[in-house]
Amino acid sequence: MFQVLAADSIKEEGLQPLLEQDGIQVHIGSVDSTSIDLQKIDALIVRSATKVTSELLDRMPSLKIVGRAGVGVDNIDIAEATKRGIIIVNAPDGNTISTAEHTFAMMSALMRNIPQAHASLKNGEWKRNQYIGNELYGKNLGIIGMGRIGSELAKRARAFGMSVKVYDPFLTMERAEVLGVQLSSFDDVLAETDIISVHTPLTKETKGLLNEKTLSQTKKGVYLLNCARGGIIDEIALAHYIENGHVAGAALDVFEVEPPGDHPLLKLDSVIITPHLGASTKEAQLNVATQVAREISTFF
Ligand SMILES: NC(=O)c1ccc[n+]([C@@H]2O[C@H](COP(=O)([O-])OP(=O)(O)OC[C@H]3O[C@@H](n4cnc5c(N)ncnc54)[C@H](O)[C@@H]3O)[C@@H](O)[C@H]2O)c1
Ligand SMILES: O=C(O)CC[C@@H](O)C(=O)O
Repeated sequence: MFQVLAADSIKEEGLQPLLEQDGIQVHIGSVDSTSIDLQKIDALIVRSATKVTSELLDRMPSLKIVGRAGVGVDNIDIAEATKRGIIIVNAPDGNTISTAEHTFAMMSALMRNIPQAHASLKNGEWKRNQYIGNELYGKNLGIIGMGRIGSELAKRARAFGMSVKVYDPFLTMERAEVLGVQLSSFDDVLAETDIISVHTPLTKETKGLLNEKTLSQTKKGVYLLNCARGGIIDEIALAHYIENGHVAGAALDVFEVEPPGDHPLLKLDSVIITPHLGASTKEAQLNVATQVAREISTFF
């Protein structure tokens, strides 16, 4: 029997392609479940919580395939898995719309102080003057990483009357024209936009892309968004630029360490946060679970 472990609260409905196939047994649980014999697991499905490290791979000698129910594979030691002949598959587009919508919601909430005003009113206050915001209309949005999510964000921003400048070394001029965005250099996006949103994967090249030096090149009063991966914006540098008033505010869905614990950014009023919810919709979770389940059933 081919044994599959679905970890990280994978949406069970999406596992249908595996559940309906003879010869496959699906376990719902985690790599720490005492009732599951990791030694016998042939396929592992994860979201972002489980870290597929060489230590975990050591505990799973039968493992042949890892399915990442989502886009980012930075929680999987790909080099180590490849060395052991283990295949990695992901679900690249199942959560694109949800994450772009979440980013747009965070941008709107950030510009209109919605979380702060909500908390204040719930606290019995009525501070209309304290929560004067900014329109999105007419603002210049900078997008770093113009793949699936960046592109969907750009479409929504344009519909709201924003202009969009993008930096992506792999984006062609033709594609930028189709999307109605201005293809720019990294330095131009930093210097000329009012709001910057990062949508790259986390790699050696993108870790700390926005750091002490590059943040100093942004406009005074810039707003920053990270609904991609913790660490693309250096958290210590970001806290520093918010505290000194250069950065007006930030919206973060992701953190270098999740959960972030007692973190300096969480104490700043102009930082709004969600606990890695970009892909957390019923639709996206069904899509990504179904996509990886299909990949694994094909492999089987
Ligand atoms: N918050 C969430 O829940 C959530 C959900 C989905 C994805 N994500 C994250 O968002 C990331 C992007 O997802 P996607 O589906 O748009 O991926 P994608 O691969 O379609 O797009 C990434 C883009 O980044 C570009 N890029 C790579 N290196 C770059 C660099 N150094 N500078 C500028 N651009 C660079 C690529 O050319 C590509 O166009 C994922 O890797 C994942 O980490 C987060
Ligand atoms: O599983 C999740 O909810 C997060 C997914 C997201 O980080 C991704 O990279 O697709």
